[in-house]
Amino acid sequence: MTPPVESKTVKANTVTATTSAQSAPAALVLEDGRIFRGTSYGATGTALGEAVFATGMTGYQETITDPSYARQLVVQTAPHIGNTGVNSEDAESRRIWVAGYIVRDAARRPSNWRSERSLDEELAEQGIVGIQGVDTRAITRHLREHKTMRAGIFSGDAARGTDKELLDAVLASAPMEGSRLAEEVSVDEAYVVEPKDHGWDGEPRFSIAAIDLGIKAMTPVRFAERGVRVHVLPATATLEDVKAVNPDGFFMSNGPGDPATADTQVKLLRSVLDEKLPYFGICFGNQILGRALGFGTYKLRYGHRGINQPVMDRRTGKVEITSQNHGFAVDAPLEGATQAPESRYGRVEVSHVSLNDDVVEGLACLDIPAFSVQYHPEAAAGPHDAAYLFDRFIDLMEGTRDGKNANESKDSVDSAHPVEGADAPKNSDTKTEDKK
Ligand SMILES: NC(=O)CC[C@H](N)C(=O)O
Repeated sequence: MTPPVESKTVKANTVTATTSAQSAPAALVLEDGRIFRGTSYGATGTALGEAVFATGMTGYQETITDPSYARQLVVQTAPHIGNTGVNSEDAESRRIWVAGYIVRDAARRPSNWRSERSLDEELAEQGIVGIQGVDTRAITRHLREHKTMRAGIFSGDAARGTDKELLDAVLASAPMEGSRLAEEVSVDEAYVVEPKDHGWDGEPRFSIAAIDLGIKAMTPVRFAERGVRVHVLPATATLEDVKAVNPDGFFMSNGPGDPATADTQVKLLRSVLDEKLPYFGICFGNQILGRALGFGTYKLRYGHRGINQPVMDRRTGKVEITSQNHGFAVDAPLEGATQAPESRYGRVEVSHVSLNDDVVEGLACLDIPAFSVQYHPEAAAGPHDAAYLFDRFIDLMEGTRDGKNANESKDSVDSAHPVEGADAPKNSDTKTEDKK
């Protein structure tokens, strides 16, 4: 499903030429001077951005069309990419958003009953510069050890410069820290996703306002399937725009860029929380809730990107395998209920935590009806373990409609009973990720 909105100019994409020429020489140049040489894939030209790796074995079409990847050069750790081609159903937005694409072996021809065209053709048509034939394991290990960094893919004529010229172009590009990108990928006009178009038989049970900060198409669909009408609003929406659709709940989506730049959205969320509207946030929406509650955010060493990321729901002790794509995280204390000194929203606890590195993966407010997760329960691509979160939000709206805070009636983390044998999350001091 693709939102009914035409492409608009994208300042984040740095493509300079768009001719497909598979055998043209290409180079991936990292900010620290390391260079990997291969051949072109998709469009030829120059692509500048942050080099990051994604560990999904499947779902490349969903990955490249996820707006949260804007201004990033994505390295796929899966060695064969493009085997199932590209179709009209799996795109998560109206276009490809990765700024550049890095693969080891590109499929020579796609083979799948749903395939409509090759990934190479699609990349070329949309002007996305890629590189193939590079050692993606070596690139991934390098980024893991030296942190994600700025990089450039140069192919065709653009690859003819000296190493120094190419590196200078990389060093002149903008870093991800401090980048404000959500407004660039968001829609210009509001639109509505109706339950009846997604298998719901009957009147909508609730309606919500969902701020598109780079929303993935499956997110409103997951609400609609459950009988929730979704008013998707642009990233620049105001409290008046939200109130105008008379919502039962408020949602903020995933999105690209540094959450420290999202002041407009933090302000909007605070004003919505003041109205006592139930809130659910995904990914960027989790970071914005963290900031609205008075916590900071920081850049991870190399982030979490893939569809095999283990997370513990600390209320139930259950572990879920999740889909993730984030390079920043909320800096909140892991243990117990806390309240940042300047917060007017009461207590909050870390509801979900990454089992790989103890990064905060979810927040639950205890005194207001609001919660959020850092990962992707819409599962496109990815496992469906976290689908219960959409139901949790519906419960919260139901509880609020019934005049009580549904969050209050649930056990807090302190009184949760983790499943036997599951490791308790470690203290945040043991984080392997660097803080800003
Ligand atoms: N998928 C997202 O919403 C990512 C949020 C933010 N841009 C980050 O990198 O952490």
